[in-house]
Amino acid sequence: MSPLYYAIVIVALCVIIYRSRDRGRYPPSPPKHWLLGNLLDMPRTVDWDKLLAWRNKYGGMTYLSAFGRSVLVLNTAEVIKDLLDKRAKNYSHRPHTVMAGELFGLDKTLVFYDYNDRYRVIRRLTQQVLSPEASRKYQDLQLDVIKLLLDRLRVDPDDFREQCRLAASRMILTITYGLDIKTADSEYIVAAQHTMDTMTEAAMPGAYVVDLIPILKHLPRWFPFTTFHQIGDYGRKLITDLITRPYEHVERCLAAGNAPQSFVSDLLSEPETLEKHGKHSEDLIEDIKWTAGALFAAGVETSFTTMLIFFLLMALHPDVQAKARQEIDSVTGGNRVASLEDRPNLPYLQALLREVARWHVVVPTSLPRRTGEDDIYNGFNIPANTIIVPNIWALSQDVDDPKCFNPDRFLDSGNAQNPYEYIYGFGRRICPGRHVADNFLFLFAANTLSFFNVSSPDRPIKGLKMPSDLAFTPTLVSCPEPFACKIEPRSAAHAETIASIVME
Ligand code: HEM
Repeated sequence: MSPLYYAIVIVALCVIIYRSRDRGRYPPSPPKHWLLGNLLDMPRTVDWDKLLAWRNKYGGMTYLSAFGRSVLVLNTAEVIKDLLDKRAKNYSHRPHTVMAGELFGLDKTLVFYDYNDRYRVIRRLTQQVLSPEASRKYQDLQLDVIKLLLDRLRVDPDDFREQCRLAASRMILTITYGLDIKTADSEYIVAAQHTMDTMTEAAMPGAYVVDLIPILKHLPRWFPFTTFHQIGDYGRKLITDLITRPYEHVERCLAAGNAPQSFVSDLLSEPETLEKHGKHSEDLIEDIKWTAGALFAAGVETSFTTMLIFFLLMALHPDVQAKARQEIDSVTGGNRVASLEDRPNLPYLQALLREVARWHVVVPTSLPRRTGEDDIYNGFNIPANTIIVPNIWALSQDVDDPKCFNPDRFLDSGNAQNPYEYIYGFGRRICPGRHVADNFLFLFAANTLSFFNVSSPDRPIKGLKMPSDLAFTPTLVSCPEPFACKIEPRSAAHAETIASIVME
């Protein structure tokens, strides 16, 4: 045998020994298949039991790897803080996804940008126009949307699911583009909804095999059993249409001098903003346009889902509902619309909303992140380009009797962690729409309870599930499956008040 042969054998042995030593230094992981590694464990949909089991079995971190790709699930508040807050620079990137990012074109939006200079500029501007103070300026718009919702619920309560979705869409479209409610309805909402469904599915890490094995994207379009090129083209067209039409509407209004206040008009008409970043920067204009679209994508489904969970829980817990209503009545007299100014006087309602947010977190695995560089944490290797999945679900279950719906746990005597510290994500990428969402959901909850009784029907309606059947979609934004719910004005006088306020 030649010396070269021996040299190759020795090098190969060294590599095997090094790699087997190295393997022990990664965070704990479920048993690996000899060929597929953890491919089958990779989160393609949300599996609540597995998320909890991993936390219980592996502690702070669960590490999955297959074909050179790695996913790290962060299971505790401490690990999340250490990595996403304290090491934010390395942990604030987003994964490069082939389907959602490259093929749909979403890697041009704030939500998908890596943590780079371009991201930081648009993020700063976004925070500016969605700050707590700025968000309060949208109260009147949000109240208009809520009043219309109350009226629609009065007229056609069985259609509550669609009406909640419309209300969330109207709210985001009016805030983002200053569209009046009717224009928002007629021109944009239906198309936008379809786009959202396609995008939500594509954004789930691992939902498409091409994201797990990116080299597949080079397969030719005619290759049998592959549809991702076609789905990509379709998604890209939907999204481009979605962001371009309302944006051009604002441009036309600005040119005519009659643009109402909105996210886009605030940014475009703010000379200082544009001047500071180079007035003619095409990039910045492009970023504003795509970020406006991203607000719709990120804000509608999450808000709508929370509204449904609220109705579901109110139908299941008449005692909690009655207590909250009594508190609201004591503040508003039960005959006027509640506003944000009433919030400090409604502590039970605030606790109730926290418990709604905790009881079924709507984004149970948050939006995934990506590491920019290799890291070592608590002695474990975390390679560059690892996809980071914050296990928000596990955090939400870290309370006494987590399945029990109990707003009291958030009153003074309780010691449960405030869910607003985790449901909106973490660190530098925390949800910038959280103040808008909080305000809207408060106005929604206070006013629906003020004017309606919510209850469970005696028997299934139109084949829909009963609220007690409780089923949720295992998707990035996890929504209750369609359920029946009785929503009735509290009295004839309440119905009249609703009809009169919507005419105002
Ligand atoms: C109940 C309502 C909502 C929930 C639970 C929610 C939750 C989240 C979560 C978990 C993230 C990921 C943060 C991270 O990576 O750490 C996020 C990001 C984001 N959310 Fe929300 N969100 C809600 C409403 C909204 C609304 C109303 C808007 C827009 C007005 C919005 C805009 C965004 C944007 C633009 C991002 C991406 C931020 C970035 O990557 O820098 N969200 N949201």
